[in-house]
Amino acid sequence: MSQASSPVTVRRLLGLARAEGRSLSAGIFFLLLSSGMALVFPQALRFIIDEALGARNQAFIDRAALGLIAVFAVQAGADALRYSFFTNAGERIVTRLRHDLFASLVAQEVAFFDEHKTGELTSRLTADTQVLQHAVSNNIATALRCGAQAAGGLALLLYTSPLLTLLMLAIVPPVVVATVLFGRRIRQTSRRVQAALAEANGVADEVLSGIRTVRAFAAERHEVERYRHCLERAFAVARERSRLSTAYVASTSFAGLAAAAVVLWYGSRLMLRGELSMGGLTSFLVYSTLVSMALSGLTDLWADLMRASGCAERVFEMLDRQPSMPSSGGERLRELQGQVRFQAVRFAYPARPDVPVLHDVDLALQPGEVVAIVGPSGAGKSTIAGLLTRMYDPESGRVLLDGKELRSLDPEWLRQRIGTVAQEPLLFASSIADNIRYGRMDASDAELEAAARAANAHEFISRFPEGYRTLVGERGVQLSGGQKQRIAIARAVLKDPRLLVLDEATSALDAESEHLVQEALERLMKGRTTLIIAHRLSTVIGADRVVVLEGGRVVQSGDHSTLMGQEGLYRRLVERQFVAA
Ligand SMILES: Nc1ncnc2c1ncn2[C@@H]1O[C@H](COP(=O)(O)OP(=O)(O)OP(=O)(O)O)[C@@H](O)[C@H]1O
Repeated sequence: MSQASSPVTVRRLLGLARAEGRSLSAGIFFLLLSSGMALVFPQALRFIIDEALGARNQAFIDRAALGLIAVFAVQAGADALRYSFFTNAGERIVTRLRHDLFASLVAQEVAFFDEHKTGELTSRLTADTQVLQHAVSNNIATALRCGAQAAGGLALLLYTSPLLTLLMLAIVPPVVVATVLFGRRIRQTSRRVQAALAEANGVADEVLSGIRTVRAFAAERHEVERYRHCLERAFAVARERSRLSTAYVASTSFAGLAAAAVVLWYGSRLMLRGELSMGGLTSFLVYSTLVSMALSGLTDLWADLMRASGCAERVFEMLDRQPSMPSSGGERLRELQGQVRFQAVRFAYPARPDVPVLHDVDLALQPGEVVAIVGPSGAGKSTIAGLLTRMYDPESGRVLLDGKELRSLDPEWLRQRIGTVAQEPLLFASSIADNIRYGRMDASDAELEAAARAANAHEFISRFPEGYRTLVGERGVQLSGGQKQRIAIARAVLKDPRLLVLDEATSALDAESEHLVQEALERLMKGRTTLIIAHRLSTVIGADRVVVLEGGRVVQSGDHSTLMGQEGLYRRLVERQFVAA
């Protein structure tokens, strides 16, 4: 983090506030009003002491008291309105910020998510933006109020006694030095606190979403310990930050109070010499307390703003991050035949750039052809599927669709034309209907049902009392494996893609469910170019062609019977793996 980045961040923080200019201006108006009222009080005090008490005038006292009550009433009303305008603006700012940040997050390339834990990212959405909200709303309000009070107070002080005022202002230079010194360190520690909190959040998120595995391994205590460890680390840094803030605030507020003591001392001497009235000294003291309180409020805020600016750096970094793969833009083909070619494709995952996963892979799928990929675990089968759906781009070589390189096509258009059914399909925690509609958001109810029928899902869905409105639970936990697969197939049917990428489930379903899934898949594949990561003998036998992958290389290719006639990996795989299927 460079030192130079700090003013930019503060400016951007204020820039966020600018969007709520109207509310904030209204807030500022009421703020100035209430600050002005606060400055009236010492004048009233001076009046009561010097005029009313001096003249022993009861009516003066009554009038002064009534006037004060009126002033306080206006001040309280203005304060309430100020608070309401500023907090509303703050809420709106943070809402917009969260929205923009989320939009930026979901636009990032898939490789980005290989390297970031979701819990850490959600922590930026919630914890970091919360700190910012405070900074840009209430803090600005308080800063302005303190600033206005300090300025007004100073003007009145100067009017009452220029000499005393200069005496008081002697505290300013040391406070400025402390501000610069502490500010930078507070900002840096704040960034570390938020990072540590995000890490803790990452652990919590991982454990809660994987609670079944944790339970199965009776690892609750271990996980709680892991979380506690992260929290302890966050706490240690937070304590450091709080020590810094405390030292800063304590030293600056001491400076303010010491200045008031000096003013009292010198002012009393002036009064003894008859150069200042009793009321004058009293109001001067009240003003100087007001001013020093306002100044210490400002330093307090500076500490807060530095804290927020530490968070802001993290948020803005994310907000500004340009995905390495755009999510839209590019060519859209008028008509899609569905011919796929991989030409000398080499690939390594960005998270592990030194480990090549695919070496010079050549592969072709003719329109309507069903090609099965087989190979030992880790051979790179899913990686090929990932490249075809353009989750990643090849390091070298090309992936072509109807002769056009995938990179040149509009990713949004492309993904609308590719259907995928994953090994363990992920459903969202909403209704079955919503989950199927994920295939095509504008599908009618009739189309939805037709898709479910084609996927052999309609029957089990109808048996639920809530039918299509049945909620499936987080990630679809309330459905069986076979049911989830059929919902995923219905999604793909609804999408009606030219190209299909299927990852056959390895876990065995019972015979009936297996049959229903299989039948639905066959119906789905009809007339579409299909790449299928095969785990079943029936699939490879039914495929037009089988491609055998080993260590990221295509080692054999041909139909089942041809490959069975050859000495090679395929025959060994079939004998070893598919025999039981
Ligand atoms: N997101 C990722 N980041 C880094 N490396 C990865 C990632 N996904 C997979 N790999 C690595 O790439 C290699 C190929 O993985 P891939 O998932 O393509 O294999 P596969 O043939 O589909 O295996 P399986 O049959 O077990 O699913 C493996 O060595 C794996 O460790």
